[in-house]
Amino acid sequence: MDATTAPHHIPPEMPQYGETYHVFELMQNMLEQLLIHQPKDPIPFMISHLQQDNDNVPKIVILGPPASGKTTIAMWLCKHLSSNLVTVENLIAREFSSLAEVAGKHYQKMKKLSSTQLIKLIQERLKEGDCVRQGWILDGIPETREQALSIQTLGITPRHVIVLSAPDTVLIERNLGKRIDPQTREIYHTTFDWPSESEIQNRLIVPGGISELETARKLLEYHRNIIRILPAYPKILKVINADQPCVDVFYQALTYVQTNHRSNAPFTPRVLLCGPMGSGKSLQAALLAQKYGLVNVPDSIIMKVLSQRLSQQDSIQKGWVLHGFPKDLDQAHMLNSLGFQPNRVFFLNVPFDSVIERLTLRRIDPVTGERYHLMYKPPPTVEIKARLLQNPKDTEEQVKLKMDLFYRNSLELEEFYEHTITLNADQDPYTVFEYIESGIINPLPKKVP
Ligand SMILES: Nc1ncnc2c1ncn2[C@@H]1O[C@H](COP(=O)(O)OP(=O)(O)OP(=O)(O)O)[C@@H](O)[C@H]1O
Ligand SMILES: Nc1nc2c(ncn2[C@@H]2O[C@H](COP(=O)(O)OP(=O)(O)O)[C@@H](O)[C@H]2O)c(=O)[nH]1
Repeated sequence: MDATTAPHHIPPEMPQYGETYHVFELMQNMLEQLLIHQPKDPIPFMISHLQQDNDNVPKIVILGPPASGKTTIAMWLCKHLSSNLVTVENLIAREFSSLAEVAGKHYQKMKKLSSTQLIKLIQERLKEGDCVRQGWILDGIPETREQALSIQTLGITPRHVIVLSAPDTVLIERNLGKRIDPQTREIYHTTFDWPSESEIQNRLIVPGGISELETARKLLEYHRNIIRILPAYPKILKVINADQPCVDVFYQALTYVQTNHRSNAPFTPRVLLCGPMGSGKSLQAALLAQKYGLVNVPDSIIMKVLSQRLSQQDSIQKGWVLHGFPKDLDQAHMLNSLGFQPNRVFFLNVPFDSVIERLTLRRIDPVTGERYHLMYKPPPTVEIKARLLQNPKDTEEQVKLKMDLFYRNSLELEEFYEHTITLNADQDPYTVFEYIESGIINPLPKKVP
């Protein structure tokens, strides 16, 4: 095949670079903003967008019925993420904003803002430096579907939307105990969240609008609107049960906002399956290769051949699954030095006894070459059973030797690879496969500090 007809050689570093620097997501976010804002001159717009570098700052919307804990959770998230809380109250209280001044007067009279006023205030606020640099958390905004769509049209797109949910009866009861610190605007509760300092206790005030009747009215309005708002956020929504302790709600919310959504960036899996012999690496590798067309790279291939195999077009375009190699830190370093970084590393955990059971009962029929397992796949006839042979490496003594070696090396391997996923491989192969599949398809979770 001459050079003109040879398939284009994609160097392995190319897709790895794209993944490492999230190039696809970077371009996708910039294109989204370009199409929304349609600047007369796209070049300076793109330069300033890229210089802002704020694709990954918090952009969170927290919705929920009255007394569900939106403001409580939003405040805690803001503190933890050093981001900016945006509520109707603090929007109209902003100084040096004529918009806020006019809206504040309107709010005093009508006890609520028009959608136009609210959207303009949000647009003005989210353009301010602190929101650009540190992100924002909208508390109870948008209130209607129209507001949700108007905000999106302005290019204000949240990355995570949390919807708190709890039975109306719980919320009506809960709201009665709501108290506010007029100095810090912190929220407390007579039963669930009472301040320890007596100085704060003494200055707490009972906020307006928390009577049973008023909460019931707000609940009716919320239920009418929320079912029309949710379809505006199809893939970035998480409903959290708010009828549980605040701290539990908070940690579920924090974990969610720290996960990356599956982006539609082209993703080439480079999978490494680690585990003791008999943990199912070969079987899982075969299933992954079969379902996703990954190149199945058994551990018998040595480094040189391995390097050639992982550099071939199918490995680069389809990805690969490596199992049983690297077995130790030196081999892991060698693999890295050749420029092959796995982007998913799984450790298949199986109790020692299960490994012994899986391996020492394996047999092979010397006549047909068929593989049997005295427990899971017994030979069909006494005659075949009589002639079965056991591989010398499957004797209990050999297996124990290899297990010791594996456990000695696996800790170093787990430390070597930054994100490893450990799973219980002592169950049926297809359940194990589903765990591995989901670990490959979903973005790796960020570690909660
Ligand atoms: N998970 C929870 N369990 C018990 N009490 C809670 C919980 N979350 C919040 N609270 C208490 O319920 C009351 C209402 O909380 P918060 O003001 O945060 O709710 P909200 O959704 O912002 O309400 P609203 O929309 O009416 O402003 C407060 O007294 C708060 O301390
Ligand atoms: N019960 C069970 N047996 C498995 C599983 N995966 C593999 N096995 C069996 O365990 C033995 C070793 O599997 P293999 O994939 O070769 O393990 P490896 O040494 O880690 O590559 C084989 O007899 C498999 O049929 C599993 O998930 N569950």
